[in-house]
Amino acid sequence: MITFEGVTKRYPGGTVALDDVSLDCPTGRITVFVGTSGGGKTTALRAINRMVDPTSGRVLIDGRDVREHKPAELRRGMGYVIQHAGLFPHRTIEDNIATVPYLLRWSKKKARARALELMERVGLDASMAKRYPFQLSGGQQQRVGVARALAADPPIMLMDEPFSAVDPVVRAELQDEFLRLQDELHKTIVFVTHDIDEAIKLGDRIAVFQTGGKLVQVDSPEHLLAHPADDFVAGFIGQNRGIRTLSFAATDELRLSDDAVRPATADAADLDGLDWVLVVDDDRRPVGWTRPGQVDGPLSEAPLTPVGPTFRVGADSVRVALDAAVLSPSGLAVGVDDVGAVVGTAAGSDLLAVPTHADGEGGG
Ligand SMILES: Nc1ncnc2c1ncn2[C@@H]1O[C@H](COP(=O)(O)OP(=O)(O)OP(=O)(O)O)[C@@H](O)[C@H]1O
Repeated sequence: MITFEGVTKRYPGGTVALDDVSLDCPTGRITVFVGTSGGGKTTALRAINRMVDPTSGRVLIDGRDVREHKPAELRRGMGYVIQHAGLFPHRTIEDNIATVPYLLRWSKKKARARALELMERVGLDASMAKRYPFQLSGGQQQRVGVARALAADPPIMLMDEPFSAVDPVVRAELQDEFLRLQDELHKTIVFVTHDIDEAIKLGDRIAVFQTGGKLVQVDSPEHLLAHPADDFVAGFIGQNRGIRTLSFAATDELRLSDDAVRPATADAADLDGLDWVLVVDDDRRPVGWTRPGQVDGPLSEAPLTPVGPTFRVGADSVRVALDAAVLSPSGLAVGVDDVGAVVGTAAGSDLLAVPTHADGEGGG
């Protein structure tokens, strides 16, 4: 656990970057520092590895003041990833990744083997090992940055806007892989971003900083969205927070209807009272939508409108299901199981009736 105890940082010239900040970053979890520019997020992150020493207050790791450690020794126990990756331009990818193992005087062979193992872990092809950073895309460079930070298997990872410099599609990929990696590794992670969506997606806990270095709220993403502490936090979260709350509502308890689902062998004459019909194949996989009256005889001969996006029951959130309903030609979201077979359909109004659990336990 990383603990901030009444931490204040006043820079020469008088800027108060952190104002009496107290918070816990639990072991094995992702704590995200988010907030307006100049809110002190980076300063707070750097107080953990002693790149910044507080004017007053303390930062503790598992109860021990970070000032009891020499900075170099402290930093070897913490991976550090920054925007634009910060790779050494004249070192190959494998040597970049092996930076800390070399500092720890591992043999070249062991350090390079570790680099290759990590390249695979973060989704980089081994053929890139001998390349130089300029020969990689921005997204690939960020992966190298993450691999380098993980090289000596530090228990703590400090990440300062690691995915901000890449386009939204690559960013989403990096975020997904980062979450997958964390599922395996269970590092204690402190992650700085100014992007509230990124914070909500990645954070187990979110700490919101306001200009002047004030910590205004520390909470689980669900609770933050449902109960912003004040107008600043509500404004920062933005106008879509109601919809975002649905990202935390599970679809496994949804009551899905089978009424509009028919096999391709069903007769078109038999569709009384239905607006739209979802035609499924022998394995109940969705084939397309059709409307009654478009054909006589079996539905296999009816003209079909593409199914559009579906949602995986249990695995996807109500937000994903609602998206599927809005984009569906019938207005009905199609829920499928693990192998893509149709479980049933739900209208947007059914989806909105699902409790979001936002009023339950907060993480704060
Ligand atoms: N070395 C420094 N000397 C003087 N002032 C500094 C120094 N580093 C940061 N500051 C000031 O401290 C305040 C907090 O900066 P910090 O970088 O921690 O904020 P931030 O929340 O990370 O912002 P951003 O999202 O823009 O990176 C800012 O007003 C900044 O100008």
